[in-house]
Amino acid sequence: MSLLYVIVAFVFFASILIARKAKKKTMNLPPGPPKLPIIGNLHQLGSQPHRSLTKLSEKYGPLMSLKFGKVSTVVASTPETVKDVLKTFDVDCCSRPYLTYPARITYGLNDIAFSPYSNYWREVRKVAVVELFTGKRVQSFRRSREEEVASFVDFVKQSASSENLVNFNQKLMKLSGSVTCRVGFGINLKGSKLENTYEEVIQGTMEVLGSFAAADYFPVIGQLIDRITGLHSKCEKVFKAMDAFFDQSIKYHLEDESIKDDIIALLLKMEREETGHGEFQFTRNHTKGILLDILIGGIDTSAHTVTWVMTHLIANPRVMKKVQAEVREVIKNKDNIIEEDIEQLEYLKMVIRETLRINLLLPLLIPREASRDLKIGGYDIPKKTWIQVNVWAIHRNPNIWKDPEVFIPERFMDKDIDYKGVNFELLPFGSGRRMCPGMNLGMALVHLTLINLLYRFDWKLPDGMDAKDVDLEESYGLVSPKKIPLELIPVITQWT
Ligand code: HEM
Repeated sequence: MSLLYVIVAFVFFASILIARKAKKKTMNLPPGPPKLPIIGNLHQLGSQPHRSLTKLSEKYGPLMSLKFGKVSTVVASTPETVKDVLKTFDVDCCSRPYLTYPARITYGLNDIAFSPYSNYWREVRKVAVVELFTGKRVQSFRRSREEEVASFVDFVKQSASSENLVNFNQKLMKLSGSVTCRVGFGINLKGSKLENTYEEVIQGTMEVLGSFAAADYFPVIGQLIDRITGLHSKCEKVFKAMDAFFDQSIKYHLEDESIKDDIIALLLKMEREETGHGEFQFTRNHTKGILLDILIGGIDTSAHTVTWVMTHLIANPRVMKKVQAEVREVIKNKDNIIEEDIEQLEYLKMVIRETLRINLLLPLLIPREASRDLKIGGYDIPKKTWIQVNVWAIHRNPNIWKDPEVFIPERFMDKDIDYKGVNFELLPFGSGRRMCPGMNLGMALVHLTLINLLYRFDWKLPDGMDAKDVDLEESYGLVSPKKIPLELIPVITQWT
């Protein structure tokens, strides 16, 4: 009798497998490179996946099929295919795949960025957009930004007096970290217990989130590999440190109810159901998950954007001269610099757009997942396929951008193209339902910092270095910062 059960079970599972295989065979998947057993196309990713995928898409097409371990992936690489994913089929392509370590660090996907498309995500994203990232709130954080930028300017002045190098990667992370901690956590980093530890915690978190995680691609054995490489224990270590940081900040808020104007205060209100938004029961883990998004979304992105702008300017003396002349002309009779001055700085706006074109910080955005079987451009995209949007390929496509490797802000003079998610040729913040909700908050700091740096100081490369020696290589992780830190000497001017 038991043998009969075994035979019936065997026939049942075998027929499911055969039916699945037959279905796959009849599917019209997008073209892609041949796959190796077990690893699929993982060996073709290299250390800079956005560049490798761009090369492969030149051969296999704008919608390309690959397999990474067990994960079937489709890569979209032109404005047309990306528009299909982010606009036409946005609702079916806007989920996120389950990623092992982001899931752990976000308290079980209780955040916005890594959470799958679900009632929770819709609810929390709506609240974030109408409460956290509104123009009014961006304005309400203005004072924190102005004070922190002023203190950064003082530091640069001191460096200029002693002709010391300013390490942009490091110092700008400190600046955006201080602003984020004030607006998000109501904490003044300077002099606080966290001043010396937070950088390590943030950096560790970014490293874990940006690392290749075998667990995402190989069931069971992947977990083992991550334990051997140390990724698993590193994740646990940063999770504990981050959790302690959040607990400390929340405790400080609970003890002092007069703090009303920062993001934790708002999230605690949501826990107490005082915001009147939706029916979702918000818990402490949701609060912490969203705080994590604020930290990872707010610190690296703005800091690295400013670093990349300054890198391109120092490598292009003609552009530096022109943009400084504009900034000085517009600001010269004003009492103080404010972020809205950007509205009159047409050339600086072009410089920023050109920088975000050449060095966008998330070259592949954040991976998406198809939530049902789809047909895009005549090809089948089965449910659960990961979808990578290769914005980097679009930004470097010579059919869209003439001389795409060259830094030419003037190219935007006769192009009415902005980065706000409607032009599919320029998508540094993504587009559609998953588009970055923190764009205005991040760019307010980018604008204020740049105007100050360009108005008040001239900039020199270290002795022996020439503009043509400036290194433009990016590294790859969750974001793509400049690989070799930018170090410049500030020079005091009549405007300092
Ligand atoms: C210059 C600054 C910034 C850049 C370049 C940037 C870029 C991006 C990009 C490319 C995405 C992925 C979009 C996608 O997957 O389609 C994203 C998502 C996100 N960003 Fe930003 N970001 C910036 C600033 C910020 C700031 C300041 C915050 C918050 C304080 C923030 C919070 C988020 C969140 C929560 C998401 C996930 C959205 C979702 O999945 O629904 N970002 N950002």
